[in-house]
Amino acid sequence: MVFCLQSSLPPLIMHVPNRRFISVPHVSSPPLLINRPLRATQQHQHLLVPEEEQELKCINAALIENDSLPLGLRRESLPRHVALIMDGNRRWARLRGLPVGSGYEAGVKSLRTIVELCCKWGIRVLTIFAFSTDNWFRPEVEVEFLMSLFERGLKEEMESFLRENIRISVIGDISKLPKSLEESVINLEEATKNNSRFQLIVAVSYSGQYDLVQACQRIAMKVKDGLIELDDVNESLIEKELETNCTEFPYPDLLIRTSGELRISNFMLWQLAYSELFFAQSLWPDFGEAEFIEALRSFQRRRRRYGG
Ligand SMILES: CC(C)=CCC/C(C)=C/CC/C(C)=C/COP(=O)(O)OP(=O)(O)O
Repeated sequence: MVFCLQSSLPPLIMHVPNRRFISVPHVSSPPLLINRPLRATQQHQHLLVPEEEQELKCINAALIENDSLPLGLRRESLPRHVALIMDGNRRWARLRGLPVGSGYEAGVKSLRTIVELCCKWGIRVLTIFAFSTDNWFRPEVEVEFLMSLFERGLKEEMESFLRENIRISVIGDISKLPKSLEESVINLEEATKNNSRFQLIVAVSYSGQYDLVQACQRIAMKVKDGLIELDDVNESLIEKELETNCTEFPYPDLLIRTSGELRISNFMLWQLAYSELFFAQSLWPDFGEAEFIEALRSFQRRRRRYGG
């Protein structure tokens, strides 16, 4: 960032709330400490040539936008869509000699933290792998516990979803869920469908293969009914039939998996085609703000090439 201030001006040091200092070089007299970037514009704009004034305005706008972001994160290159495999809840509980359910309950706390941070920092979509089609094979008591945890969790948060302008969408075969949970899901999706600040997509009874199969079935049905031709089947049609058609941003920019496992485990197989992957060592209940920042910083250091 280079400014060419005319004449001999006091050095301009912009102090932004997250304690970064941006100094404007080649000026002599005592530094002028300015608390907010906007004040820098107001005080100095008469000293700038128009192009410099414009540039200062842009930089100030970016600084104000970045206000709520931790040091080192840039808003313009944050992921819009983050996908999460929240692994390691049971191991977390066992390591502490606690019942498995405590691990899942601790996992819900981590989830709340990450949802709050996404809202605060302007990440638009978070998809969580809450329950895979394979998780039905877990011990019955564990499955029942998880189902009641989902129902309780979603109901308890209903008010905050509405207050915070959060949209909830669920992907997966919800017909397999207990009836009361299925109804809660339908109600929650309906009640929040016009919310636009942030979208939480909960994948339950979901797998990437399930999603592709249901998309193929819907497409095959349309061909059979004569609504489309075989030649109409292409990437964009498949995208429209996948369950992630509930979001404006179906392709996660970043996938985070916790607990040190290096697998995709049948998550969003189509949608993760060009996602950046981040594997955290922490077990999911230990994954908090610091770990999330580390994942986002790693993401911001990547150069995405999409095969090009
Ligand atoms: C309300 C709501 C949507 C809550 C989400 C609750 C939550 C944290 C679900 C995770 C479920 C799950 C099957 C995780 C997989 O790892 P594991 O915990 O089985 O871990 P392990 O690898 O240690 O066995």
